[in-house]
Amino acid sequence: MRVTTQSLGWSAGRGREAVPVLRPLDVAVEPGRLTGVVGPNGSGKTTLLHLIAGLRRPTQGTVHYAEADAARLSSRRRAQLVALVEQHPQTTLELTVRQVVELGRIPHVGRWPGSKDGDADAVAQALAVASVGHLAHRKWPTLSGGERQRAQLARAIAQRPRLLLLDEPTNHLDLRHQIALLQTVAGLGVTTVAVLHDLDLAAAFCDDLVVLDEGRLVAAGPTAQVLSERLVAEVFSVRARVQHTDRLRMSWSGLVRPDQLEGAW
Ligand SMILES: Nc1ncnc2c1ncn2[C@@H]1O[C@H](COP(=O)(O)OP(=O)(O)OP(=O)(O)O)[C@@H](O)[C@H]1O
Repeated sequence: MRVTTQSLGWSAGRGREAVPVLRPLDVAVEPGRLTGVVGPNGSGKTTLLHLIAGLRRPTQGTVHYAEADAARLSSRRRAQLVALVEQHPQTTLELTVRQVVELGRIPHVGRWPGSKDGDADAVAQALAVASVGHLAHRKWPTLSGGERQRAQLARAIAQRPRLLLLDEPTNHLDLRHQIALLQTVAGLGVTTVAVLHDLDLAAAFCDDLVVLDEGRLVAAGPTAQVLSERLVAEVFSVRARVQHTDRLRMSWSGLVRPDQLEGAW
């Protein structure tokens, strides 16, 4: 599902007190591709993700899922189309992992007569794809941070969304699981937008990037075109090497002072 924003913006507070958090931006998320949203802390990444998810109402502009204005969809329809994995998934309930993953089927309950088998298949497949099948009977509070992260991804996969939104999905994960998770997500073929902090992982796995800085869109497009040494220096104040080898690689070597930016590229 293609997702577009038109002059989408959000400000905190109202009237004269309003503080712009996300300046109006137009982005297009292409169907079936993994789009990374990157930028320094506080640049507006989570705000953009929440606006796309419909969790936050834009103070200006619109979001379209394919041809449909997202603001006009019922919350049930939106839940059928969009799955969001939050940065700090919390639940105090004593649910098992399987029960958490089954929550992903709620938007579809009653859609098809006798859909129970389909639900069971979706849950089983999601547990396997997110590598949490062995944890299916474990109670949520007993899980580690990384196990919770993967279980939440399984819940989102079980939802069979047309748009998957992930806020720092590699948080808490060891390197093997970071790579495995992004490989899994990239292989789903579902339109996905993921907020990522690790530029090397973004370089390796994202088809496209959206780069934000201080609430502004700095660049958007195919990763190999967007991710340059100059961009990393200007947006992140980090000296980096970007290599186009078997895969796109980004490695950093130190910080860049503002006075070093001028004329460096
Ligand atoms: N409700 C709010 N009221 C005031 N300011 C807000 C509100 N929500 C977000 N902000 C501010 O907007 C900016 C962008 O926040 P956002 O969480 O979108 O950034 P981010 O890029 O996801 O940051 P991080 O990388 O630290 O997670 C931050 O400076 C934040 O403090």
